[in-house]
Amino acid sequence: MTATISVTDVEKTYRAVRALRGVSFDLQPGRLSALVGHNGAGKTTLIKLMLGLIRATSGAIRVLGEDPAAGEFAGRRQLGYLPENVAFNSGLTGRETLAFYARLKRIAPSSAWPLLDRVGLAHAADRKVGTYSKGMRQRLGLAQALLGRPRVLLLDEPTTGLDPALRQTFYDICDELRADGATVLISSHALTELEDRAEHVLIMNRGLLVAQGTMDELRHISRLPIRVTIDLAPNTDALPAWLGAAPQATARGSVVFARDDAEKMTLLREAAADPRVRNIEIAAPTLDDLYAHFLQSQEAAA
Ligand SMILES: Nc1ncnc2c1ncn2[C@@H]1O[C@H](COP(=O)(O)OP(=O)(O)OP(=O)(O)O)[C@@H](O)[C@H]1O
Repeated sequence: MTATISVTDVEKTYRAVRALRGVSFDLQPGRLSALVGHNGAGKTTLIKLMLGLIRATSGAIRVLGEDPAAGEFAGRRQLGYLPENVAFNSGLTGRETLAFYARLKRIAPSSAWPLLDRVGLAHAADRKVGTYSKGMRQRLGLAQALLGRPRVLLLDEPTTGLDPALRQTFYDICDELRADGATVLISSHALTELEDRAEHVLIMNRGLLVAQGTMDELRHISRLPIRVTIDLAPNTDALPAWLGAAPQATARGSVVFARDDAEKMTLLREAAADPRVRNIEIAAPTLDDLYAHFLQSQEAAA
């Protein structure tokens, strides 16, 4: 598969601040990637570089086969971008705002009207944006980013300020675009929300890309254990031998840690065959766990 976005050994320095240090990765079409990292990790800087809004100090960036900072970047019209803080002219209506952005992208404004419906703004389309709530402005921002069926969608903190219903709509839209072969990159602090949705995760810390891969790959690299909680019948006197030497006792049962899937499956077979077992719960490392792990490892190595 050819990468839609290719970042190679990129450095970005703002005077004394090294915002990005030797960052390299590829983003593939039809995939949703999550860009996560603490405040100041370099996420917005990366997105601005991909948009061609700023230039890298060194290294190379290709978006849809071109350098986005080049004057004649033809791919620009195929990019959708939702900034962290959407700012619109409060004197224009939602419809006029979309029409304005549609003209910038050289597409017919009328093709934007279905988007107003898609983001749940059809009822307020002819009201001034100044009267919109924060969530409504965010919806308009999303509609603006979706103009012209983008091949690459860069979303900076897109679900901040969205109510749960629109959050769901937002991810449904991302799924449609992805199924249509678009490359979607979401920069976010909402790790729990992204963990089942992102096919690819990029973890940044202080300008470095400290880890990247699918959730399974990150779990494998981290070697964080899988937590298995075994709930035994109340009248069980001694702990079953297959639980190992010292299971951790919690209110929910005995917790044991499996180092990998093979060890987990051995435990599950033992547990399933033991009539004293009332319940089994399995918790693989979450994105929160992995994020904390990779950040700590990098800080320790620094
Ligand atoms: N225009 C600028 N001038 C000077 N320093 C900057 C500029 N833009 C960003 N920085 C610095 O570069 C670093 C990375 O900033 P960036 O905005 O990319 O982080 P971020 O990961 O998007 O953070 P957040 O999660 O808070 O949005 C920070 O130390 C920031 O202060």
